[in-house]
Amino acid sequence: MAARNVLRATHISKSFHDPINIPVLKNISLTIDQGEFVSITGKSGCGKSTLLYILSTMDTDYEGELVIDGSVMKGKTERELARVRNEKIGFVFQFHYLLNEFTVLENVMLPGLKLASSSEEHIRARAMELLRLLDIHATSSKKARQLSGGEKQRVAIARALINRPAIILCDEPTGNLDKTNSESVFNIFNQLTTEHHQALLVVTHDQEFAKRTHRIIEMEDGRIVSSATPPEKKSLDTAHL
Ligand SMILES: Nc1ncnc2c1ncn2[C@@H]1O[C@H](COP(=O)(O)OP(=O)(O)OP(=O)(O)O)[C@@H](O)[C@H]1O
Repeated sequence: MAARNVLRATHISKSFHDPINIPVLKNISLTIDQGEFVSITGKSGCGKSTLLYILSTMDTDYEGELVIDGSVMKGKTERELARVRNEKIGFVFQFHYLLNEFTVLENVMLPGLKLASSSEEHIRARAMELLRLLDIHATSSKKARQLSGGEKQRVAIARALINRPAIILCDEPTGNLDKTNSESVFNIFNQLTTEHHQALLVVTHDQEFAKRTHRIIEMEDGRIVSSATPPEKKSLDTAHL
């Protein structure tokens, strides 16, 4: 059975007018399937963050089409897009944007409480389940400001997962972390994609990280120049056939 397509971007182009017209994204097309773990790499300034901003629906000033979980984004109001972001997309950014004076549990529950469909008890139970999955349940009643960088990142991942998003978008998720914590984030992402069929798109400068994802999309000067399974990953996959 073919995997479900959770994100489809077709012919995305964008220019900044600063003050002259500067094309930054040039005819980008990509799809992400359920359970796929995809990285986007490329030199500084090639357009990765600009693309992620569009895919996250926060920037609506572009040409082309964006479809998230079967729904076309063009023409939606800001209110409708905010709803898409809360229900369909999980965000993990380099600076965690946790609420420092709230507890870990409250931070993870917060996006869930914005949904009318679940009771608070249900959201609390799911938040605790996620904290256990990420092995940080012991910190649940600590204030976010009391955590280490690695712990904060795991809380940010739990928060991104609370509403069972169709896709998680990550900007440099290991950018601030040491080797041990980066490895732990990689393992969590790998488990989420392989065991829980979560779709994940990660912008990263970390080549070692990218090489172990299912597919690397390489950008150069606003274009996708390759989109392929890394050789390391291919040999790992066939090793246990
Ligand atoms: N608001 C803006 N106005 C004008 N140009 C911009 C604006 N934002 C980004 N750019 C330009 O667009 C290009 C792509 O920027 P972007 O931040 O997407 O690159 P990136 O690949 O994410 O870089 P990095 O790896 O350094 O984060 C760069 O040349 C940048 O200078």
